[in-house]
Amino acid sequence: MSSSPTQSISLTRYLIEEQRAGRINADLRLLIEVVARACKTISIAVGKGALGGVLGDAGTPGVASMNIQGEAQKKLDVLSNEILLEANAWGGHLAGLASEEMDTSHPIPDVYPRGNYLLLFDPLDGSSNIDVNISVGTIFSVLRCPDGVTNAADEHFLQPGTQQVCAGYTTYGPSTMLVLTVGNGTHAFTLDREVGSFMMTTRGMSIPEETKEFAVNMSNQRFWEPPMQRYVGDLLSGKEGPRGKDFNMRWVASMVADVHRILTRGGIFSYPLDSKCAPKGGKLRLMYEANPMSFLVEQAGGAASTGRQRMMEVQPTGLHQRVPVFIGSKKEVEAAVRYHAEHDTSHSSK
Ligand SMILES: O=P(O)(O)OC[C@H]1O[C@](O)(COP(=O)(O)O)[C@@H](O)[C@@H]1O
Ligand SMILES: [Mg+2]
Ligand SMILES: [Mg+2]
Repeated sequence: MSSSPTQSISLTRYLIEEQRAGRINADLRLLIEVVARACKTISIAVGKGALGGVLGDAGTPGVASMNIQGEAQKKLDVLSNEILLEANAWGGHLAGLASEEMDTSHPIPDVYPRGNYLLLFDPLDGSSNIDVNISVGTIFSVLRCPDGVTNAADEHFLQPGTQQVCAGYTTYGPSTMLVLTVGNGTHAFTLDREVGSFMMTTRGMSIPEETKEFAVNMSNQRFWEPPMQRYVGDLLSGKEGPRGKDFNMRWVASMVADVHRILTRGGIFSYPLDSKCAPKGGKLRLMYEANPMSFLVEQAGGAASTGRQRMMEVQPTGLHQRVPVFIGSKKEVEAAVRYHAEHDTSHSSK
């Protein structure tokens, strides 16, 4: 196989280039390398499936182990969380970390040197797909620890997405891929299992502004707000309808897989507010799902919104805060936002 120039670039070499260019420092480079190595370990566990005894629910038979989200944890949720914790706790590049699977943020023990970064992660995304061998992933976001703070606590993580210095995800699918941004475009790396290295396979991912593909869990339709009903109704009306073109639908139910498809060929992914999840503010989490995906998508020329506000400008109020999500091709996200604005304007006067 002739290796194109891109493929000869390993993740390590790419990070050294970014450091030489002054866009990242040694601590952030180390942090990314440590997270990438942890994801390789998770990839091996995921790849083993039933042979590795990692499928199924955590907890004991009949007694599910629940996380702060009120969701039953899968064995791989717990194992992936442990792998990321163990890999990062001693590194000297962090002041604290937080995870979907942990109630509160995890301070770095006094015995270890501390760094200036805060790491947030969804250790295993797409948990409902684990036992059925469909792509799952890990999502992560990096923030700076506020100056003068040595013992990071939950409130120090509550920074808007615009403050992220790095974001990424790995997908554990037919191949294991790492998609990363440090604020200089979004790039994809594929794990070369023989060598054990992530090799760059796409430099500068670019999302087409227009799309004919949408992803949403249609089974929630009757619970959606009116603007969302109208927006999707018009998509489904196709070229005979106000949008004047036919749209196709996809829904993997693993955010990493749906967003990876969009970063690769365009589309829009949405998990809107519905009357079921409204009391919680939405289904997906701002800090370790929506914000990192928004940074990656915006760096690839796409857009991300709550439907009413640019995602990365949302001021967080809680570590596990949930938000409505519209993310993907710029013009299509703008269209979804327009439907919400038109509704809110016409209803505000009433
Ligand atoms: O089950 P639904 O309603 O289709 O929701 C699927 C969504 O839930 C998630 O699985 C939530 O993430 P976790 O698996 O990390 O809890 C997303 O990956 C996915 O987009
Ligand atoms: Mg998730
Ligand atoms: Mg998860």
